Amino acid sequence: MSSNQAQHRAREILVRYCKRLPKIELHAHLNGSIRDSTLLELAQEHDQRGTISSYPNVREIILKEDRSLQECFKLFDVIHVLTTDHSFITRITKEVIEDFAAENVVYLELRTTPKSNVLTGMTKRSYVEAVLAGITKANLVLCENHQLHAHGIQVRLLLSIDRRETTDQAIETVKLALEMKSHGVVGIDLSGNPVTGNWKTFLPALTYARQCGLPVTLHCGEVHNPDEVEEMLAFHPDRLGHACVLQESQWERLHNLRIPVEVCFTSNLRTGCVKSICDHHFAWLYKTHYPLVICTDDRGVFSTNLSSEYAIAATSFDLSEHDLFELAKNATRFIFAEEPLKRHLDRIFAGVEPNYR
Ligand SMILES: CNc1ncnc2c1ncn2[C@@H]1O[C@H](COP(=O)(O)O)[C@@H](O)[C@H]1O
Ligand SMILES: [Zn+2]
Repeated sequence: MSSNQAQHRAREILVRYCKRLPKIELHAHLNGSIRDSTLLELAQEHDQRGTISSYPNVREIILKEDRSLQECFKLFDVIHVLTTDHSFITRITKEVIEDFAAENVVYLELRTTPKSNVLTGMTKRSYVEAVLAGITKANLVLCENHQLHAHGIQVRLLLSIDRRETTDQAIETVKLALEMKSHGVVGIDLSGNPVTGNWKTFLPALTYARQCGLPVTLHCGEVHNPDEVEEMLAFHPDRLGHACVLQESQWERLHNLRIPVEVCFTSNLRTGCVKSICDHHFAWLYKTHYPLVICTDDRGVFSTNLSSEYAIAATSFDLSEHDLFELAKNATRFIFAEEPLKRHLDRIFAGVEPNYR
């Protein structure tokens, strides 16, 4: 066997191991996680109905491989035009859950921005209801087809505030999240184009969420913006997404705050938030035993999955299979869901631990 073949074989074994590993996904945007095949189908359907003007252009945008951060947001705008129907929202939710379940994700915290659209009669509430219908459908289909792995998949929802929104729209989202708590909504996320808007616009909504006991995660430090990072750290969210571009003093501060960080390798590399995998802050976080969780961000947009992200951690930072198991197991500490579910997940990991020593 040539050394190339041996490397290829080792990589295959690693990816298989990562796929088999029970995993926790805490940072996945619904509209960023759609299968390309589904997006193309939706684009064709819109083309036939005459609701999009240039199918070839849309197809080209969907299939483009490398994207800058700003190109990602252009793609999101296209995706959002394609997913304006309630039935499409339900369908993509179901498929995204099926895809995570197929790679042994045992707990998925899916996040999405509730949207309203006068043309399709969509309100923020009806949008969330369509997502919830997708979760119910996925559970039914997975059970019926016996496609679930031994442990099943538990899904909870975070409602996202987009940085383009107003204070009032953000408060509406938080109120909706509170009303939908008994339906599996467990927290609030602030996301959207990091060069758009001012995060302080959302401070009243985020503070309100916190006062009402809803955990908050913030997209932080995707671009150079030291003042914003400083203010976000002072807010002390329950988790931070990315946290790539921090100043020296802010790394020190973060180290003391111990706010769990959602790490998304492929997303950070593709969008240029991190120059190369060698420069990724995972190395420092991991070495200092900092609380972190490996996630996908947008598995559709970045053509990745959670198993591949674990494999990237192993090959880039020389982690053993057992290290990967520990990372997956520790992620249960950072979920926003209720305590009994946390204990259920702990039992899953305790049960399989002997196989991963
Ligand atoms: C690449 N890094 C990122 N940084 C910031 N926000 C991001 C993001 N990736 C996704 N989103 C946020 O998620 C939305 C798509 O899913 P939903 O329509 O909510 O389901 C995007 O419009 C953006 O607001
Ligand atoms: Zn994100």
